[in-house]
Amino acid sequence: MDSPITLQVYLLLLIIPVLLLLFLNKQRKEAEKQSPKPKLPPGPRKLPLIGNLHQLGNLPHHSLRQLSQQYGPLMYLQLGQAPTIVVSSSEIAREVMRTHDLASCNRPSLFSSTKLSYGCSDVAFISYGDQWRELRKICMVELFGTKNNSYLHSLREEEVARMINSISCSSSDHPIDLSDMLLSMANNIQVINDHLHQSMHSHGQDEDIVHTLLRLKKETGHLTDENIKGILMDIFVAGSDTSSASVEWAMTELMRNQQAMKKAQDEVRKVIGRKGKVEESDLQQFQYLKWVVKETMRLHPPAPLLVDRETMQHFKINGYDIPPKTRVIINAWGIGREDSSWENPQEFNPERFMDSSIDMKGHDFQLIPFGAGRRICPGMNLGIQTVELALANLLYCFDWRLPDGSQDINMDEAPGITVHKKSPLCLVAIKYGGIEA
Ligand code: HEM
Repeated sequence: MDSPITLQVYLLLLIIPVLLLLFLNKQRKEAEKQSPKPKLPPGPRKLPLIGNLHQLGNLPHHSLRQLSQQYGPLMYLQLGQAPTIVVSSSEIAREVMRTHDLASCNRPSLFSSTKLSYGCSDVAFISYGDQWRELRKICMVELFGTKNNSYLHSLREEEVARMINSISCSSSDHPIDLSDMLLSMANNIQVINDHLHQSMHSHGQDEDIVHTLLRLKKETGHLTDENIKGILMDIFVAGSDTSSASVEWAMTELMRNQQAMKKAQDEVRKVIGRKGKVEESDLQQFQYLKWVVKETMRLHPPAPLLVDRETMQHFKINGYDIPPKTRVIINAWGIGREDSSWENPQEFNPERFMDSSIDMKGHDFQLIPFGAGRRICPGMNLGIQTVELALANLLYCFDWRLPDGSQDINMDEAPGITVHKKSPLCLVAIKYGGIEA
C-alpha cells in the first residue's frame, strides 16, 4: 500500500491543474464580461490567409446570393484579410443604408480602387469626410445638376442622334453590334477630350465638364489636378459603362419578351407620332418605357454589388455586432430577386410596376440600382435620362430582329464591377416606316 505522503502528493498533482483550469476559465469569463466577444453574423467557415475569397467565383453576386440562402441575409465573411458583411435583403439594406448610414458610409481603401481613382482623389472612392463632401457638392451642383442642364441635354440628344444615324446607315439585314454602339455613345456623352492642360476661357452654359472643373480649380482653389482626373475617371467608369449596360440589358429583355417590346414601341410611336426622333422633353409622357427601365434595373442592376462601403463605428443589426472597419457588400442584384418582395422575381414583367409606387431612387430598398443614403449615385438622374432617351429612340426608329439562324439570346454575364452581357447583343435593325422622310 502507498504511504500517506505519496497519496497526498498524488492528489495534489491531480487537483492543482484542475484548480488552475478553473481559475483561468474564471479569468477568461471576467475578461469577456468586461469586453464581450462580438457576436458576429453567421457565415461560412474560412480558410487560413484567403478566408472566404475562394467562394466568390467569377460572378460574386451569384455566389454570394447562394451563400446567403444558407447563412441568411446578413452574412459574415473574411475576404483575404478584410472582415466583411454581405447584405442580401431589403430589410437589412434599410438598416445599413438608412438607420446606420453614417456609421457605414466610408469606402475601403483597396489597391485596385486607389490605382483607378488617382489615389482616391475622386468622389467614388475617397474616404467619407470634408473633402468628399466638397467634391460631391461640385458634382451635384456644377457638373450633373441644373447649372449644366442645357449643355448636358444637347450633348445627350446629339450623341443619341449620332448613334441612331449610324444604325440607319448600316445596311439592313446585316446584324449590328448594339453593345459596342451603346458604349461609344455613352462615352461620347461624357466628352472628356484632351482639355486638361489647355488654358480655359469659356464660362457659361455651354461649358463642358472638363472646362467646368478647370474653372472651379482656378476659382475655388479646392481642386487638385488629381481630383480632376479622379472625377473624370468616375464619370467614365461609373457613368458611361453603367448607362450603356442598362440599355443593352433592356434591349436584350425586350427581344426575349416580344409582347413587352410591342407595348413599349406602341407607346413611344404613339406619343412621338411622325416627329422623327424622341427628345428629352418627351420622356415624361412615357409610362410603359419607364416600367421597362425599372424592370431592367431590378433584374440587371449594372453594378450588382453597388460599390463597397466600410464601417466607421460599431453598430448592431438584429442583435449582431458589426465592428468598425468592416467592409460592407450590398447585393442589389440578389435583393432585386428576393421572393419576399417580388412576385415571380425571375420573370421580366414591366407591368409589375403598374400599381406600385416603388421607385429606384434610394427610398425603396427592394430596388436599389443606384444605392441609397449619403453615398447614393450623384449621376442618378443623368443616368436614368440617358438610358430612357437612348432606349426610346432605338424603339421608335427601328424594328428589331435576331440575325438569321439565331434562335435565342445568350443571357450569360461577363465578370466585372459593371456587368455587361458576355456575348455582345447583335441584332438586325429595320427602319420604322412611320417616320416622315
Ligand atoms: C444607369 C446609370 C448608373 C448606375 C446604375 C449607377 C450606379 C451607381 C452605384 C450603385 C453607386 C454606388 C452607390 C452606393 O455606394 O450606395 C454609384 C456611385 C457613383 N456614381 Fe453612379 N450610376 C450610374 C450613372 C452615373 C453617372 C451618369 C455618373 C456621372 C456622370 C455617376 C457617377 C457616380 C459617382 C461619382 C459615384 C460615387 C458617389 C459617392 O461615393 O459619393 N453614376 N453609382
